[in-house]
Parts: sequence; C-alpha cells; structure tokens
Amino acid sequence: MSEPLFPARPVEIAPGAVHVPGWLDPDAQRVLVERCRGWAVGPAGMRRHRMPRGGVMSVSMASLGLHWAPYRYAATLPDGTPVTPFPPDLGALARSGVETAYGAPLPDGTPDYDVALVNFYDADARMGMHRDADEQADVPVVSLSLGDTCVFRFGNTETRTRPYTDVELRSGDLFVFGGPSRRAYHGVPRTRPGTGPEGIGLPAGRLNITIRASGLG
Ligand SMILES: O=C(O)CCC(=O)C(=O)O
Ligand SMILES: [Fe+2]
Repeated sequence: MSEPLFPARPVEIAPGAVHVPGWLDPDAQRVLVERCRGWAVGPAGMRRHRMPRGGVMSVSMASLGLHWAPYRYAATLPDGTPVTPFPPDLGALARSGVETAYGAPLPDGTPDYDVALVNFYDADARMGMHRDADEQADVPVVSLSLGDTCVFRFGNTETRTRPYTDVELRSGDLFVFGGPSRRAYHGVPRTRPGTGPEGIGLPAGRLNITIRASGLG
C-alpha cells in the first residue's frame, strides 16, 4: 500500500474530542454513500423525528442496530418494524477510527459498537446543541462525514452555550468524542451547500454517520 500524500493528522479540539480531517479516501466515501442509500430506503429508512415539544427535526435519520427517536433507543420502530441490523464492519471501522484519533486502540473489554445513526442534511437542515446521552456505555462516539462541509459546534459538558469550538467537517473527516468529552454538547448550526466532492455519489447534501455503543445489549 502506498502512503497517502496527506496523511490524516489528528487535531484535538477538547480533551477526548479529536478531529481527523480526510480520514476516508474517496473510494471509501463512495462505498459508504452507497451503503447509506441502502439504509435510507424503507421500511426502517430515513425519517424526520418529532421532538417532544412538537417541532419536527430538519435532519432525516435512519437507525441501525436499535431505533433511536427523541430521546431513547428502542428494539423496533414504533409500529413494530424491525430495525436495520448494525453491520459489524461499521463497528470495526469505528474502532479503527478511535485508534487513529487517540493513537491507541480501545482497551480490552470495551463494550462493542452496536448502533449507528445515519443523518442526512439538506441545504436547510441543522442540528441544535445536544448531548449524546441515551447510551449506557462510556465508549467514544465515532462520527463520519460525507458530502457537503458543515460547521460542527463542539462545546462543553455543562451548558449549550460558550465555550465552544466551531470546526468545519468536510467529506471524509472523522470526529471522535469520548472520555471527558463524551457527554459534551454539540450541534450543527449550518452546512455549506455545494461544497461536497464530485465522484462519491452524493450530488447534494451532507451525510453523517455516528457510531455508538449503546450499552443496552
Ligand atoms: O451531523 C453531525 O455531524 C452530528 C450528528 C449528531 O450529533 C448526532 O447524530 O447525534
Ligand atoms: Fe450528537
């Protein structure tokens, strides 16, 4: 295997929160986009969830492994439709992402990755500041970005507001948040329509895959 021209270099954004620009090469991105297309179709495909106070999320989501809707995981969709199974190779990809981000593999005995959320952002979609707090296991979240660039706002564990750091996540970027940042607030205030690369099969919009260990197995 030849060395990449620009090797992916981890950048620490906060303790335990690491951005690795350009982690996935274009071929890997294309394969993931194609798989997202498969996960996006029904019956357990993409949907826009209603929030507890009535608003509808602007991001469309599909769940793998367990069905997530604000704010819990469930074994099936509300109508009993089975959830798309979590593909084991996504777990292996997540572990490899953690190893790249932290420079060390996850310790033996770490619970397995078993769920993923596949998020699609059209030009107007955004995600408010929130914590990924419905998992029972303290295992880093692994996030992969495809298509349009976004502004990813990574904050602190106490408040939805400052201090936070805005990071541009581009197609192929990896972001891992664990340890002291596992429960930090984060969100996507905007995407940058039209910035995605050609040739990965995503002419418009942004896909994000977050891979998690639910600890609920
Ligand atoms: O789209 C992103 O980069 C973040 C997604 C996210 O925070 C989530 O799915 O919980
Ligand atoms: Fe999140």
